[in-house]
Amino acid sequence: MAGTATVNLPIINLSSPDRLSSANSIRQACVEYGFFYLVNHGVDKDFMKQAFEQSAKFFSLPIEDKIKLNRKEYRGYTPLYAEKLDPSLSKGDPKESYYIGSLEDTTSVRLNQWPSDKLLPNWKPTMESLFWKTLSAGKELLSLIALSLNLDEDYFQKISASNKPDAFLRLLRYPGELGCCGASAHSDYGMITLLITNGVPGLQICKEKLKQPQVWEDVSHVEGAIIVNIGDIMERWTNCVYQSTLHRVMPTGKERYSVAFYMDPPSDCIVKCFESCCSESSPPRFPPIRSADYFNERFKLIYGSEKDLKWSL
Ligand SMILES: O=C(O)CCC(=O)C(=O)O
Ligand SMILES: [Fe+2]
Repeated sequence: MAGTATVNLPIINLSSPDRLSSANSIRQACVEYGFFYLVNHGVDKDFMKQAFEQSAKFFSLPIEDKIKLNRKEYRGYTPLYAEKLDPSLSKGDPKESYYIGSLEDTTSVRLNQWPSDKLLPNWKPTMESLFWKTLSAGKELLSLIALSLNLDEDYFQKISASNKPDAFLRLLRYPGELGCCGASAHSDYGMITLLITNGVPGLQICKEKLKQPQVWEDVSHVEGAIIVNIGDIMERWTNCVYQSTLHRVMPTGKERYSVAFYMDPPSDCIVKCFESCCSESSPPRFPPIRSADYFNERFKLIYGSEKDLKWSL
């Protein structure tokens, strides 16, 4: 975008045999940017293209068909302007989305909504496959993140945050209309987000969220790479050693598609600052909190009601 600098995010190779060196690079990236590119992650480019084709098929259905799959139990279709990522704005974001909940546990699987196979043949298997592929990359990445924090490699697995994460796949479409932000400024709430885009620019980050005026930088597209970012609960867990960076999607006049895969700890997980991130000079900044309580507070703010909470109270 004119006048905006492009940030030079680090690239992490998920398949590198030198795991310690990857973990060190992840640490640097998370301390400095809270964002990085992930390559050799197992989700190949042709498959990404197919997934975007299927996603476009859904969003181009007549609104009557989409509304039939309106979001229930946090799964399904969310129309344009229905969500405000920045609660201080008066109007919702110009984007539409579709949420698919975790395919790993049967309760979640039953709650998912799908367009009929007759309406969109091959849609469900494509999205299921996308879910599994991204989940598998996310799990592998969490073991490197654990290593980067001087925790056991299987730390997140042991607390069921990576073997049974509360994972959501979300398909997004930004019509691209000029004027307002496709996704207003926000940080993600969870552990990590894996983001795949169709290459249309627009994503920006603001590295220092407390500094005024805010400085925004463009995140450029790296063909085939997944963009990873740290979420607020990971920031809290790491006692702010890792940053959950403010980001937004600016309109460019072009239609844009993306897929965000959010990985959160399970609802009963107690998130307490890691000892490896605390010291005498840097004591824990947050008290322990149950993951579900934390997310419910956050979701009340964006959707403005209790009926849309992720977990019932
Ligand atoms: O679409 C994008 O590039 C970013 C989406 C995003 O930040 C989000 O859904 O949390
Ligand atoms: Fe985000």
